[in-house]
Amino acid sequence: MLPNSVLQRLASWCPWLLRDEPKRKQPVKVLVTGAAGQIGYAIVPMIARGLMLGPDQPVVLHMLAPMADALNGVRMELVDAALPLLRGVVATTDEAEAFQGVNFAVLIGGWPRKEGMERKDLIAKNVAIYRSQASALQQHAAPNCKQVLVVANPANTNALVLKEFAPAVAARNITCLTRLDHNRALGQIAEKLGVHVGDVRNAVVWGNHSSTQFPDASHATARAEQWEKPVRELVADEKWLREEFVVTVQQRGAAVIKARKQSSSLSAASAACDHMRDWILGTPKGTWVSMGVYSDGSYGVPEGIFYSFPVTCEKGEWSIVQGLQVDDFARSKMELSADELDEERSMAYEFVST
Ligand SMILES: NC(=O)C1=CN([C@@H]2O[C@H](COP(=O)(O)OP(=O)(O)OC[C@H]3O[C@@H](n4cnc5c(N)ncnc54)[C@H](O)[C@@H]3O)[C@@H](O)[C@H]2O)C=CC1
Ligand SMILES: O=C([O-])CC(=O)C(=O)O
Repeated sequence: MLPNSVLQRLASWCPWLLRDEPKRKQPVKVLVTGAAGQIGYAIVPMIARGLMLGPDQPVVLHMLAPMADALNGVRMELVDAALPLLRGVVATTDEAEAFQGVNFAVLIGGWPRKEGMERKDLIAKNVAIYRSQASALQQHAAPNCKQVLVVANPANTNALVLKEFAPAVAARNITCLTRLDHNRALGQIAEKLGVHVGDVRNAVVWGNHSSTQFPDASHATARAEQWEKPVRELVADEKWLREEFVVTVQQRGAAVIKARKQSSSLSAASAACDHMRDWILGTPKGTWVSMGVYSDGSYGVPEGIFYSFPVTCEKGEWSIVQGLQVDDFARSKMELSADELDEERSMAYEFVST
């Protein structure tokens, strides 16, 4: 290694010699399925700009989709974007090739809902995809592939199908996306209080990524006039917290579909990046986030379903935050969502076993 004084002089003569910081880390392979779709198209540049794995982590993107032409178009655009962290692109319609050696996986491939549908109406179409990709995951992913995120709807039940049909993969390595709901909850609180969203934390989204989810602000805090205070105290409107806030977050996906005629994409891509980044690099001290994880029975939620809990993450592992007070109101909402997940599980098993 050259002494610092020599390095500095070299840098002043030929700055490009030392500019390539990311070279220090080995590239990792990140799989994005459904990469030619709305969310996929939004997320691949985010990953290749370091928003998921950090600004010094080079990546090789593995992109899977059934339409080769559209996928090739995305590949061409990635080349044209001249992204320094992007060290390679595999664009394929073949599952085995797509999953080969991947270190991280973001599974978005599947059909989105249209206006008037519930997310569980997608079960018939989407669970078959997750059954098939489960085999590819356990056969072809790298042995250290410990972070697999399911985004496609119904996200919790697709994650369950993936887990059931990939028995060699530890259940805790598979999660589903409820971070978008979590971020929506923070956004609604910030708007209500007139504070910056970055100053609100520790909302919880319990349950299913569906209209039965329970967005819960009762443990959230916000910084207002220099002090961090309970959101409950700052809002001082229990009716808003139990009714309007809950329904707005529950129905936000449908509201976006009504307005855009297609489902949320940029916010979903951004939330998927947030989810993976916090899982892999850790949650900030004193902050939890919501993730759909395989229930271990915490808070009385039945085992055997993927359920959204408050979690903290450290060194690539999530842990459910324990000990939060759950009152009767919250309990009844949480049970309703668990019941729906139980029903979705039965529907999914019917489809995958026929
Ligand atoms: N969990 C969450 O917070 C959210 C989930 N979603 C869900 O994410 C999924 C994707 O949404 P969009 O990108 O808007 O849909 P999209 O239709 O624009 O893209 C999905 C892509 O997946 C591809 N695909 C279909 N079968 C596939 C397979 N077997 N392997 C790989 N790719 C396959 C399709 O060709 C399509 O290009 C939908 O199921 C949607 O409901 C959407 C928003 C938020
Ligand atoms: O609502 C949908 O179908 C898409 C989605 O999951 C969301 O926006 O949260």
